[in-house]
Amino acid sequence: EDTDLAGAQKVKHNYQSDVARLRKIVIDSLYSHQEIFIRELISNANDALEKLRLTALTDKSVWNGEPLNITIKAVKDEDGKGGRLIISDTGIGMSPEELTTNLGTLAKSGTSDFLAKAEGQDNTGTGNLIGAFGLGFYSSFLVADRVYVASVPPKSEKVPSPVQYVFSSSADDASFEIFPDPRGNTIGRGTEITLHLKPDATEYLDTTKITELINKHSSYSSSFPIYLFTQRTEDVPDEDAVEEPAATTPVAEGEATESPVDSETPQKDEDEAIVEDVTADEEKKADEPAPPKMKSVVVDEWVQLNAQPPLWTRDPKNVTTEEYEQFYNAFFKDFTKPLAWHHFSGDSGSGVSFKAILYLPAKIAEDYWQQPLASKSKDIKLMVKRVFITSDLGDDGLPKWASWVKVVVDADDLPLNVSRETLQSNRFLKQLKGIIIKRLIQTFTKIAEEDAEKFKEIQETYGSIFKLGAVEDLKNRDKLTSLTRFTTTQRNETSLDQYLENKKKGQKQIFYLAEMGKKPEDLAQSIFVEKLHARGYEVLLLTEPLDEILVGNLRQWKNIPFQDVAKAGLKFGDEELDPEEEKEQQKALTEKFKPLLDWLKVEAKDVVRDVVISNRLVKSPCAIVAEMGGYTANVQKMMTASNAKGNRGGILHDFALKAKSLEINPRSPLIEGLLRRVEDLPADEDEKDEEAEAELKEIASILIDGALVRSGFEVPDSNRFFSRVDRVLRRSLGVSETAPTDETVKPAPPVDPELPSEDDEQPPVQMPPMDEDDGKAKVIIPEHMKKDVSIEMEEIDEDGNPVVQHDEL
Ligand SMILES: Nc1ncnc2c1ncn2[C@@H]1O[C@H](COP(=O)(O)OP(=O)(O)OP(=O)(O)O)[C@@H](O)[C@H]1O
Repeated sequence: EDTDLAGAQKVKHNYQSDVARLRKIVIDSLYSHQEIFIRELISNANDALEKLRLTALTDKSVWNGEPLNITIKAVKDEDGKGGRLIISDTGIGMSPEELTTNLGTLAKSGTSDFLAKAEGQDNTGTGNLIGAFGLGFYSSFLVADRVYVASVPPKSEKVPSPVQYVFSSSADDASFEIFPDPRGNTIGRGTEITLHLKPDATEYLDTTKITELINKHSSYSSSFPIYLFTQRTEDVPDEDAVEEPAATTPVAEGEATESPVDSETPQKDEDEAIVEDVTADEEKKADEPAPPKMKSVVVDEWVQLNAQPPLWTRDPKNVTTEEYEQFYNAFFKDFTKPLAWHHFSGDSGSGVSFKAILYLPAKIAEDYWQQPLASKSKDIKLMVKRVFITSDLGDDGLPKWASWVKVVVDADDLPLNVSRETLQSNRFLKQLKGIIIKRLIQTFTKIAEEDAEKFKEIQETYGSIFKLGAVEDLKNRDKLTSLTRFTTTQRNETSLDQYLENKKKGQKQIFYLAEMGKKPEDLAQSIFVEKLHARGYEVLLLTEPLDEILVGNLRQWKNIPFQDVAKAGLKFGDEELDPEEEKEQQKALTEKFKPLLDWLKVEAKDVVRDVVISNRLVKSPCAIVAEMGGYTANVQKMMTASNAKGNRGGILHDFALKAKSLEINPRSPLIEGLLRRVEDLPADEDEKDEEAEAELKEIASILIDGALVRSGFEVPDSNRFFSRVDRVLRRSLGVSETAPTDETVKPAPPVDPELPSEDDEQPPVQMPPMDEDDGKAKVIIPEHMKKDVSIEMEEIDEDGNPVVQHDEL
């Protein structure tokens, strides 16, 4: 072909730098995944066919109903060594400009970032790479030294006689060429990709191999028929041979001029019909007299590889798990295993019946969580009578929480020529959203009820989604809330219903403690839960960003309000069970501690509004509790973070900041001791013991600051806090509180601007000690880091290659 094309007017282009990088990554790192090229090319061909059909809805001139298909043909070189693989489609094709931009540049945003990441990963992330990023056309270079793409767009009113152009590039060129195809318009319409296979990729000339690959990766990639050119030898009686129309067709020269021939069953579906009259030559032969004996003939056949009806139209009983997974991979171009799926059919109520499969991907795309509220559903593939129509549901898209779901819906009773525009006003589309959401929630609920193991996996990926959904989707709030799970002081993965089943007699609140980003087990140590936990009450530990938002939105579950245990208003609920005794006790305590309470109110007036006897503490001496309208430590942290720049809030903010109380634990010896000391202070102004009072004030301020810290707040001035602690320590050690520390230091030597000269001897680099010298290099990891860090090393030879060979990935 090279020589054929030598005379053509070739225009040389450089690849956009991102393309060069992507090609390099593909070639370098996917070596052991060579075979994916076929899946990528078939997927592109399918897209091109879909585009043509969609264009034809508005511009009839581009297609008059002749067959739409994908064909694959392997052609061995005469020397039997190498060969070409030719993949063609009768789709939308490309103009020379499109060949240049589509194949020479990368349009995707974020590609550069992605490439940088992939390059940095040093080939280890390539499993990811395949899934996360359609490698598309460039995967051709995994198997081909040189690739030709001949393409011609459809005839249209605008371009009545389009010219067939060729894109040509070799695997290690930094450039590609574009030129008019010297063979003329051999394709008619569409694209023909010719791969000159590398010496190590000739296995792809084997039709059995290709069939196997298509079955594995691509049997669901295309709703259009995929035909493979095959030849088989058949022994036929010579007299029969004359009647056998498909037999003895010579292998045509110049594969580009061939059209696929359907020698098998005639197709019923006009879209899928492959027709070409092949009989002319054979019929002539049939007229020739033939000797009546057997002879071997080579039979050419175009065999359809994806003859199965589309998966969604089949009876779920007869579809295997593997088939569902393969379909998902091919159809949604996500090459990870889906977590679960639901195959259903139904009636929209507006007279449209449909079949659908809904899939839960194993992973939500990373960018979803960056801006969940800006996400749009893009994987609802709407088909009409098996023909892809759109995946853009416009304003009828799903709620944001569910925008990641992947669904194929095939409606039978919509007109095939519905355009996207008329669809927008179609009732079915409006109903579709509701149908999908309903089925989606059903799918989750069913798993929650029937498959605990699976639901654990679901929680990992979708736990936060349920919470987001319960906040966003009022209509489905209860169902989605039922799917949420929380860690509590007593167990993991607890639903709110399970929590309520475990509530104690009289308990009229759902207790929770929230601190974003903290580990549940650390949160469980909080002083706010100590008494609840000690008494056997369960407390939800909310550590995820969405938890507190959800609870704030729900306010109650099954008519039981949520109660932040770090806030005022906490009631165990059994107070009424022994009201008299409790009240008496509280009264007596308040009486007893009144001097301390009064004294502390003055001492703590800058931090809190009130000092009270606590009913929530067991071991700790005191705590800072937010009042109803006040900020908890968690909220205060978030406020501080978001207020860092502006100075919003004003009076309300100040109010909320100070809306706290200091609660003291009357059973703590420390508090008892403090009470005694306060009581001992001489009441009379004249007898005032300044020193004793100052000392007590200091203790009080340490206590208050300590309470702040224990309760998750920040200490206003940590320097002051620690110098107080210092003084108290000195006192307890019997050291003078006022004795100054010797602060004299040795001053630095005089200025010396001279730089060290090159031949100054450098101190030898200290090598870390080795346990036993086995001659091998080691990395010493400090003891305290060993649990966090592990390093594996591989031996390399002088050329830098690993001594022990392992898989590329
Ligand atoms: N067989 C084809 N017919 C028409 N256009 C094609 C064909 N193959 C590729 N193209 C065009 O070239 C572009 C680039 O193809 P490539 O496979 O690199 O990426 P993609 O298909 O857009 O993305 P991805 O493979 O990630 O889905 C396509 O978007 C399409 O416009």
